[in-house]
Amino acid sequence: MSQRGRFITLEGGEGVGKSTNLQFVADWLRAQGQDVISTREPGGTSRAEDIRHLLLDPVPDEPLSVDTELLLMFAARAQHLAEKILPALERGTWVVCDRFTDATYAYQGGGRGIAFERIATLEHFVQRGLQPDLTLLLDMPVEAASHRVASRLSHQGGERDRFEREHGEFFDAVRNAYLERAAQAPQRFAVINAAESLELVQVAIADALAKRVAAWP
Ligand SMILES: Nc1ncnc2c1ncn2[C@@H]1O[C@H](COP(=O)(O)OP(=O)(O)OP(=O)(O)O)[C@@H](O)[C@H]1O
Ligand SMILES: Cc1cn([C@H]2C[C@H](O)[C@@H](COP(=O)(O)O)O2)c(=O)[nH]c1=O
Repeated sequence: MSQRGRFITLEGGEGVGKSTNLQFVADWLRAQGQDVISTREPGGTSRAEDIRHLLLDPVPDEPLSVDTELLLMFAARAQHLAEKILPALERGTWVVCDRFTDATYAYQGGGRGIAFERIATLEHFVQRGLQPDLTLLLDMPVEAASHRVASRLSHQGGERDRFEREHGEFFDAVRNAYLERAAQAPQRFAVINAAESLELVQVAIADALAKRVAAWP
């Protein structure tokens, strides 16, 4: 697959600061002269955002099966790749994405208990070898991150989505799966201590970007 732009993802559990830092990463890259778009998963295109709604909407008396959840994640991803991510990379634009397939391994694998091999089958089918060039994993203890989510909800309003209604054990399993993936691919991942102040988190992100981006041809 020809790929001229670079693909950078932000990952981590709920409330660790991915959305807050997405713009920071995009701006840092623009300051280096790159053409950049930022996007998110599930979602990023009109049809994929429709699928996001199906995934996040809490309908308590109509549970989503774990396989349906997994397939919808990849359906949204297939649309996002075809319509937005691949065309951008092919024209030389860098793509910064709030969550991608590591989230599937963490949430549907670690959290829901789906075998990683089954996820890998769909990953190969949908992505045909495409992997992020760099993944910034924002990591912090689940309990502290849940306070941030609660504070955000109390200030901005809104209801907890279907995932935000999960329990602490689910999010511990998500965090462990993320850390396991980072340990397995240290050349792709940079693990950032997200429990620090925003200023220190952004120093660490800028440092990781400077080191990794400078090493790319
Ligand atoms: N380093 C930080 N220190 C303190 N508060 C922070 C920090 N980073 C982000 N926040 C705040 O924590 C809350 C959650 O941040 P944000 O929405 O960016 O997280 P997120 O990882 O995108 O969450 P979600 O996965 O739920 O969408 C926000 O209110 C944000 O302002
Ligand atoms: C890509 C992806 C996402 N999820 C979950 C993780 C979050 O709870 C929501 C997305 O909402 P947020 O605003 O980014 O927090 O979806 C998932 O379970 N699997 C995935 O592949």
